[in-house]
Amino acid sequence: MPDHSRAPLPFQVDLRGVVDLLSRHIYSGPRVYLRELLQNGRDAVAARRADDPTAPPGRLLITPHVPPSGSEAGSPFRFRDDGVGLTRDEAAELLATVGRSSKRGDLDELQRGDYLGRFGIGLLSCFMVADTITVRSRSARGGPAIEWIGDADGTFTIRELDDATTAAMPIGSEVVLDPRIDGPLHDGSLLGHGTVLGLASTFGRFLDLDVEVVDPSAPDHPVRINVDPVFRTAEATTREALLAFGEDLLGTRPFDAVEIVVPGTGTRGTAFVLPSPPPPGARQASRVYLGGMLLSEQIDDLLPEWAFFVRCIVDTTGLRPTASREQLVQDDALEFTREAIGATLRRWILDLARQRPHRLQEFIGVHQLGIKAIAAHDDDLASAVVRWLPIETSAGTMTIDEHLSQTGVIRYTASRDEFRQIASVVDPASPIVNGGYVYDQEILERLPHLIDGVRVERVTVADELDNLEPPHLDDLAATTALEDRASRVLAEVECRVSVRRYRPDDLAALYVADPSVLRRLERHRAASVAPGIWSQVVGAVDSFLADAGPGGAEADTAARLCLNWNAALVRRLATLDDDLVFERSIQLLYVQALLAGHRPLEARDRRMLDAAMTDLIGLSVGLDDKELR
Ligand SMILES: Nc1ncnc2c1ncn2[C@@H]1O[C@H](COP(=O)(O)OP(=O)(O)OP(=O)(O)O)[C@@H](O)[C@H]1O
Repeated sequence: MPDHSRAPLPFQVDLRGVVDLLSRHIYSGPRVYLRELLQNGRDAVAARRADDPTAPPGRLLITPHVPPSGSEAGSPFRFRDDGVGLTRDEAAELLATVGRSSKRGDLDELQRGDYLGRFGIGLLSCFMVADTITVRSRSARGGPAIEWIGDADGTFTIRELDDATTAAMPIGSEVVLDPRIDGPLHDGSLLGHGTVLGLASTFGRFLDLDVEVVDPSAPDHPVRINVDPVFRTAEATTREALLAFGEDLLGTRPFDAVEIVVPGTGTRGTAFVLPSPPPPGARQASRVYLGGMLLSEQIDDLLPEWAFFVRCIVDTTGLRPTASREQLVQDDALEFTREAIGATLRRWILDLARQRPHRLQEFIGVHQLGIKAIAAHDDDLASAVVRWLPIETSAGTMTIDEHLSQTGVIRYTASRDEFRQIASVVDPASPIVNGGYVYDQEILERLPHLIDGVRVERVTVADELDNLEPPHLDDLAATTALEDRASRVLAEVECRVSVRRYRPDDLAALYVADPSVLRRLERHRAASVAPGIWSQVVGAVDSFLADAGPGGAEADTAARLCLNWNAALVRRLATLDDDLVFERSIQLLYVQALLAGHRPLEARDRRMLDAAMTDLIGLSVGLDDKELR
């Protein structure tokens, strides 16, 4: 026997619970009630015009709430549209069914793209500011006017109005709200004139129908809040008006304004190029309007990641909002739009390179990181802009073009650390480039494909310091003694001392910590003590060990202070009797070499620096050894 007692029952909806869910978890706050009303009014006008293209272009009239004062009675908030209106059946079905919408195409034949609403929850947002919602409406499709009253407790009433009242009512709907003044979210001022005017302007000033707000002090002269969306109609706008709009948006005059048109998703707008680099980690806040109505000022996924040099403002009909109506749904349409905007920005940069190279140079000066990020992956763009990109070289910062005018070979280090170590000893006739900044190495390595006749070579500390020659055999005794004596001074900081000859002559000391350079130092040392054929044998054995990898020739990998035997100061130190002066001078050379190599000073290095400076000052003012120690 079938069990008839198990016939399906409809879900019950606790309206207060739903409103609580909306206000706390979906909407950003009660102020969105006005956005939802604007949207319903605008959609109702669109629906009426879809039925009857000769219908009026549409007008939304908002009369803010006036609180009672003294003996004067107050008046409720009213929102009027001259849209399609609602019949009794439509009101009963659409207004009181949570999740029911006439705009998804499941209830009538109209195209979804014409409407902003779709979820069937918008009207409920009015319960965040009022306990009852009254809708009086006269349908353009005929029949008596109706009055629907919904209560926050989850009940509603509906009645048809008599013929005289119907005849006196214009086609369209009026929503009436009495402010709710109890509870944490409620404040009559949300429906008052100041707030209403501000909200209507924030959300609806670019809507394509008149939006008017009544000022209670001049009720017969409602204020029209619409503003021309200059950002959306770039070709019909003067450039000056567009830049002035951008200045208003950014708080500073934009560097340029780039027109955005993505017909596939009905998206139009402007990307304003920022006149200064955005703070690191700043979000890409785009402002997005949906059919002229503000969706959000903080959309962060409309632009490609690299496009942090613009602030975008667009109006769209083809991108879909999430239920909160404050974000965009991550779908193919959004990805398509993002790619199209990226292509537009690339084209703008390429045009700048072709038509206004000086302006491009200025732009790169401001946004070099953004440009390098694109150039690192994009050959077309890279070949257009690469010459103007700034690079750091051992002869100063310059553009790639300036550097190439001095040399056809670009020699670069892969890290900043290596660059700093090499820059002080490099031959000025053949400067090196610091490839250690973000994207620089990728861009430098692609230069031969981008510019004809350019060669690129990576250099390492080991290659550059290969010209560290051992002292002549005649000086061996003096330099070995100097090495031993100075190494004892630096034992406390675990640094050994080697003496070599290198350029420039006035550079007295170099700090070396690179293992491959340390190996070479060892090799030279062996070569200098083993003359003739033995030096070749030792060299061969050494390079064999070096090739053997870790643990091979790395018997001694302590950091090294490499003193320059070409420097007069170092030769003088080798003959110095005064132990205190010797000690302090070596210590200072050590710290100086650390600083020149941009190495951090550890606590023990700083202690050494303090003591050495104090003593050298003492010595120079005539204190003797005893007074100092
Ligand atoms: N001013 C109005 N004139 C005519 N019909 C209206 C009006 N306001 C609401 N409606 C009808 O009531 C339905 C429900 O409205 P509601 O605001 O709850 O949802 P929606 O606008 O469809 O979707 P969303 O939740 O995305 O705003 C609408 O689909 C529409 O058919």
